[in-house]
Amino acid sequence: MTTTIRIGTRDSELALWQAHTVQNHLESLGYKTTLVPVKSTGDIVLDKPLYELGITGIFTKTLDVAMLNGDIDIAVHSMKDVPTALPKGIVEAAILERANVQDILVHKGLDFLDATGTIATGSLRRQAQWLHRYPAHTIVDLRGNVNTRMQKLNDNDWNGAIFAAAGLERINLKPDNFIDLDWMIPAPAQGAMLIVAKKEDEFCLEALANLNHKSSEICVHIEREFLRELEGGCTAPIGALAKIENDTIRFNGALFSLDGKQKIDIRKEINVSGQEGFGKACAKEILENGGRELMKKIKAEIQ
Ligand SMILES: NCc1[nH]cc(CCC(=O)O)c1CC(=O)O
Repeated sequence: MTTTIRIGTRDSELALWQAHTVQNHLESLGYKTTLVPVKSTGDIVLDKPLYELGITGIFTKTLDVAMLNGDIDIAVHSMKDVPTALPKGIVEAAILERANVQDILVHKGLDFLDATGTIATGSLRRQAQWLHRYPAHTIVDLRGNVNTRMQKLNDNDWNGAIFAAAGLERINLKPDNFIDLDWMIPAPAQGAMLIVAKKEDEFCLEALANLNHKSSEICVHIEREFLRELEGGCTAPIGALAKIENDTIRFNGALFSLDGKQKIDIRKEINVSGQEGFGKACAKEILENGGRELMKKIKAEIQ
């Protein structure tokens, strides 16, 4: 094999760790690879909340362009940052075995929990779920990569900030004080890594097929189908988690109002053999349970 697979990645520590992981997998299979770090708009523009930038796929767009330009062969993404519709000509080539799916709170002491407090997050999903549980608290916006957010938490007098456990574990960041938020429904595909390639690139697609983890793929596809059916191209506070145990898929999904006051959720089980269209069916139930009106309200509030 003489072709070198050019792996495109963002240049944050987390993204580089993820790209290295893919690189190691491919090299151990005998493929030659090289890393191509690319700065993405999501890393550069930091003065506005993500949803205000009005672009979907802010973290992934630059890599999409690089791939379509022929500058890279494959790209490695945190799957939760990838829009549910991929650009024309780009396809999912592999989903790696999913890591820790949960969110955690990094804090400076928990006395504030039953009183008033200030929690930092840039995610509408985390904001809404936090306010649903702690209505007396205040949310402040927090943007940037994991290291930047951790630094800002230290530099400000906030009580805590919310992170994906997988992000901290991957870059080996072990905060002194944190708690698992096992009640918080993660983002669709949280903790999963997606590798994309060009639709006609048979060489790369064949190489990457070796890396795919089937049960992780089934779960994140259900979650993203749920998201796609609900949101219709708008960034809304939506959580979704599917887990497989033996042959049973357990799904928990929810849509929240931005202020956290309203929650429409669903818990459902299905056998793996019947999971075709399951995510969509769960979303339809939410929409029929008041979700359609709530989505309209959220869209009006965000735009
Ligand atoms: N939104 C940024 C982002 N994208 C992926 C991860 C971590 C890894 C993952 O959740 O898959 C993070 C950090 C975070 O949410 O705290």
